[in-house]
Amino acid sequence: MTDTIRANGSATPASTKDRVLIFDTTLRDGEQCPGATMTFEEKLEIAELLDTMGVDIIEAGFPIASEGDFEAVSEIARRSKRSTIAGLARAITADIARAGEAVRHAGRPRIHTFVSTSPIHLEHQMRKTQDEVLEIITRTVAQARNLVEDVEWSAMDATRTPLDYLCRATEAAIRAGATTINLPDTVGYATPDEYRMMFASVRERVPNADKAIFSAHCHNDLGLAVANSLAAIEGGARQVECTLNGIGERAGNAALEEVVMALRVRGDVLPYDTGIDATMLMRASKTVSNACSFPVQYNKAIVGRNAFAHESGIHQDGMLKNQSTYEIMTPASVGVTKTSLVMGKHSGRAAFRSKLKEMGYDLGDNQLEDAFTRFKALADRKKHVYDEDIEALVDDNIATAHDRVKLVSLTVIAGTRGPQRATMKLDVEGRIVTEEVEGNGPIDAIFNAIKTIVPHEASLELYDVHAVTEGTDAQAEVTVRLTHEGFSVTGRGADPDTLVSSAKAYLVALNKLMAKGVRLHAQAAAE
Ligand SMILES: CC(=O)SCCNC(=O)CCNC(=O)[C@H](O)C(C)(C)COP(=O)(O)OP(=O)(O)OC[C@H]1O[C@@H](n2cnc3c(N)ncnc32)[C@H](O)[C@@H]1OP(=O)(O)O
Ligand SMILES: CC(C)C(=O)C(=O)O
Repeated sequence: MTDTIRANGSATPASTKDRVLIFDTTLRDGEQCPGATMTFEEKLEIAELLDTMGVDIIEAGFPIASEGDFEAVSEIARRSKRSTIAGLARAITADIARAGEAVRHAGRPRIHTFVSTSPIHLEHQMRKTQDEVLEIITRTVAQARNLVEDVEWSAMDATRTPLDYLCRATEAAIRAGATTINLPDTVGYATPDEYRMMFASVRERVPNADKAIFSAHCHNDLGLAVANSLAAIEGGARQVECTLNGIGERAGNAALEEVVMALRVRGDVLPYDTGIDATMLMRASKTVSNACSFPVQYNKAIVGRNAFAHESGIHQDGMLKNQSTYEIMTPASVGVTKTSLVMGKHSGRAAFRSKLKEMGYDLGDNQLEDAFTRFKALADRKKHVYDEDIEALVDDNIATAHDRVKLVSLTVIAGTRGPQRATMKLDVEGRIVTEEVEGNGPIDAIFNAIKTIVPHEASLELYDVHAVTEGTDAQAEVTVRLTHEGFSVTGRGADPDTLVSSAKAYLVALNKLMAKGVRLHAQAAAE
């Protein structure tokens, strides 16, 4: 039966694909990344999430490392429901005993023991010969196997180990009882082809290879961790070791969410299943990020905040027509609420119109065109254009559509050496009038200039400024209330320049007064 994977990432239910086990080491290798230490409670919370989302093996810690690690591994083992719980141990009797003690409470306990196999490590770190290490492997794997049925053995620095010796070490580990053989790219050195070939060769050359499951564990020093993990699967690995958000020693490990979604989305060329409920990925990523105070980079695949955000007009237009134009999986398939079309300088009319509709505005073609021009001008000056910015400029736009007095330009000289001076150019019903006026402060100068061009007796009841959006380039929204002859009107103006928004707000209020038929000198001036 052919199993299909749809582009939105959902697998057909009856799968006949090979199963790849997901071994999560967020709590062990992940915690090894500088600054990522997690508390006991945070580890329990993460382990519970991993168990619920279908992680096959949770490496809960390195029990000999500290009393805290031992306690965390023991408690996670006690609370585990479906997942196998692994504890890491060096090829040292005391480490293995401690790991065995910590995981024994689990329904499915595993001891994961490791030793170096590469010449560099043997010479400089272990200071042992190859034969001595072979003897250590046989002894320590057997010790672990006496404690638990499920023993994983890792050849630390496998990718810098001569193939012959790697095969001999693997054979010895399986003979001593290892049920999983992990061949890590400890220093992130391998390329995908090399890593795939290494698995294929070891599995072919080691006589008892079929007695163990082979596992990949990749570091990201060259940014190849996920690619190498997928290559390992093609070489015969059926367990992938990874971490949420790809955290881990140095540049980190293969990211669980990327491995899982690569297998899900590209099932056509990688026909393998995992047991992961991918809709929990976003939540799990956030939990880990919060626990270790490690922000997720914006453009991180799958769980970065831009992973389902589109800013450019052409992409947004495509997305509005059909999501498959620019998304290879749905946000829902990884637990992200929705795609976002971010309004910015690269956005086009299609997205702008859709955004306005979503915000409840129904503008005619001319108004829309006008608002779009102003939006582009704003987006050129401002890094983030929020909904509130758009709201402010559209309100401003609607209000000014029938204005009799319009702002043409404004220049203000302000600073410590007063008096402040405003040079204002207004379009008064088609007539351009310019005045340069002083004031007690820049706002006073601006309002005096308006009064000079459009004489009136309305009094200023309220002047209020607030930032509509965040940052030093935030839109300033100014509210002005004018009263005259019992009429009270409010005008709002928005602009990144507070002085310009003040002038706009005043003029909106003044135009409203005129629209109400209030007799101002302005009408006389304009006539
Ligand atoms: C590739 C990896 O991610 S491996 C896991 C790395 N993770 C960690 O190291 C985190 C936890 N580690 C620790 O808390 C400490 O390093 C401990 C408790 C394990 C050991 O602490 P110490 O006894 O003080 O040793 P220290 O860390 O200084 O040195 C490591 C020792 O282990 C030896 N060693 C390293 N790996 C192995 C191994 N797989 N099997 C046996 N011995 C090993 C080293 O040769 C060195 O031995 P030496 O002191 O005789 O030279
Ligand atoms: C302990 C082993 C699996 C490891 O973390 C590595 O080699 O990177």
